Amino acid sequence: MDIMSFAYPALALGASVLLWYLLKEFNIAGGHAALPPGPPRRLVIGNLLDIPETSLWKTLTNMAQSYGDVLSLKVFSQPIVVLSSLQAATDLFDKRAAIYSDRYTSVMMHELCNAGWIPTFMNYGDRWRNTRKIYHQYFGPHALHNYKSVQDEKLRSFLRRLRDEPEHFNDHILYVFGATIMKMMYGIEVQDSRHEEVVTAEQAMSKFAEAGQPGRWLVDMFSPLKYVPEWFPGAQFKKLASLCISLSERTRNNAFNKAKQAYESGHPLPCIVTDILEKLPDTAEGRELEQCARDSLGSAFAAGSDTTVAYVKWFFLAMLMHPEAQKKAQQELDRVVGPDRLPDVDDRASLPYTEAVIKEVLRWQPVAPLAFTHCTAADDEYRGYHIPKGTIVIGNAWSILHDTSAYPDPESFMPERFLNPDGSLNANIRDPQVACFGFGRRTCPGRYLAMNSLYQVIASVLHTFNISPSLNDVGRNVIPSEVEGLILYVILVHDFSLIVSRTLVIPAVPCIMIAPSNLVQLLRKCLSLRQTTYSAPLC
Ligand code: HEM
Repeated sequence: MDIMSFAYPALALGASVLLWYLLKEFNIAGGHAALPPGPPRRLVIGNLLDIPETSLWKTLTNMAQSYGDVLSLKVFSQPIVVLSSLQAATDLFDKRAAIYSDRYTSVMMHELCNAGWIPTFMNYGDRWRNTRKIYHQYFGPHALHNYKSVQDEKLRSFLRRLRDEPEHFNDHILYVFGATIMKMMYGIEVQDSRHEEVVTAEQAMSKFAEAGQPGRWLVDMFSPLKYVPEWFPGAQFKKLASLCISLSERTRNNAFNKAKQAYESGHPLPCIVTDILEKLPDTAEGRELEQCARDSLGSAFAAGSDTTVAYVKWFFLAMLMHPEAQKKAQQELDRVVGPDRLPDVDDRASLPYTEAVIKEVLRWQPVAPLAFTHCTAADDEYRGYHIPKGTIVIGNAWSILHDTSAYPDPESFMPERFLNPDGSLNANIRDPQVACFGFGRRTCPGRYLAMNSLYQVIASVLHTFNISPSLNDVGRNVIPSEVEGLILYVILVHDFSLIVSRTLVIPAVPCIMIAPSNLVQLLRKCLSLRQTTYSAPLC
């Protein structure tokens, strides 16, 4: 058969596909308004090369200066919209929550790793609503007083550990959150960060973080690859997926089953699982609720530990670099609490400076600078732009918390920005909680517990320890001058006046939560803890 009889139809088909692609990509056919403005796109890959591997939030904040607070990118055919102002985030995440509360579903995470049970990745719907109800019931503001004795016990143990082995401060920070939440939820006694349940949850977190890296897996672009068997050369993603499934099943069920067995054997542990089981009806609905409880609790440690712990580390660094702020908070604690007891929740309203320090830590280094990506459940139009169904929507918490109109000189650590001249809290200053816990209906349901834990740890550490630079071999202070990405510099200076307080940047998994791994190394080199005049025993 004549070759041209194939070539002409093939050329015609190719030209039609190209025409369709151009019409679609550049919206030449009209119909919809255009996507919000953004950097120019390359053919096929779109803005892929505009997305850096680290410090994505900074790149997006800079892009917002050129393209505005609602900008768009496209990676291959996936539209991404970035909201860099509180106004835009409120307009879409809060006021149009029915459209902007879904999550992006990827083949790797949802189909292969079975991440759909984890509330953070769950699609918007009834199952997700039920898990939020459980969070509200057990981690809402009204529930927290139930855990006071557990929190006090673990906090004192944490302070004793800091006093006895200050060089292991990182383990102690991990311990205080892990031990508290595991006892609250499952009645489990965690002695240290090597406890079986804690280790499994941490391994699960790290494997899911690897599996969840956007754009890393070919199977997300070409879904038939999901049928490739695990033994097939190059199919490591399938092995990773199997590992994620087995780790997440253990995280979800092991501790829950132990608490359930104790309950069923007539020796219930005082914990959330026992309370849930006591109230469950023996019906299909009851079984569904039990499953939701497993999901909610099984993810709480993972969702809350890295984030809370990371903020405690930033707090230590802030105090190390700003001794004047530390001193003011300690003077306030001495005045209000005195040397004979630890600060408790009832003191909080009388400690505005300490509260301002906590707010400034949350604002200065948001540990989830791009919160967690949302996804649109339907087509929408905003400010005349088209935002199609399936768009990934990023709330840029970093730019909202470093917005110069709300926070002059945003890179500086200045608790005073939250205070009136008379030292009381200024209610007109934007509370960092509007962005550091995410947005709209997906806002972090653990934020009350997190704020409560941060307050207790920060106020108690300030009350019992002086955080100061360690001394080098010749007796001089070791001060951190700069942390940039993964590179760490530590310089030796004579006194605090030489400290250059530069922007601290931490490595990012794009669009996912981050924790500053290099911060620990920095603190290890620079941190020294000495007890204050606090005189009561820590037992
Ligand atoms: C300082 C500590 C914490 C920070 C900074 C933080 C931050 C966040 C952020 C940014 C999100 C995403 C919100 C969004 O999608 O817009 C989130 C979601 C979530 N957080 Fe937290 N979180 C913290 C502590 C906790 C704790 C202690 C728990 C559990 C007790 C928790 C449980 C969750 C859950 C389950 C979600 C998913 C919510 C959903 O998708 O509906 N978090 N958190």
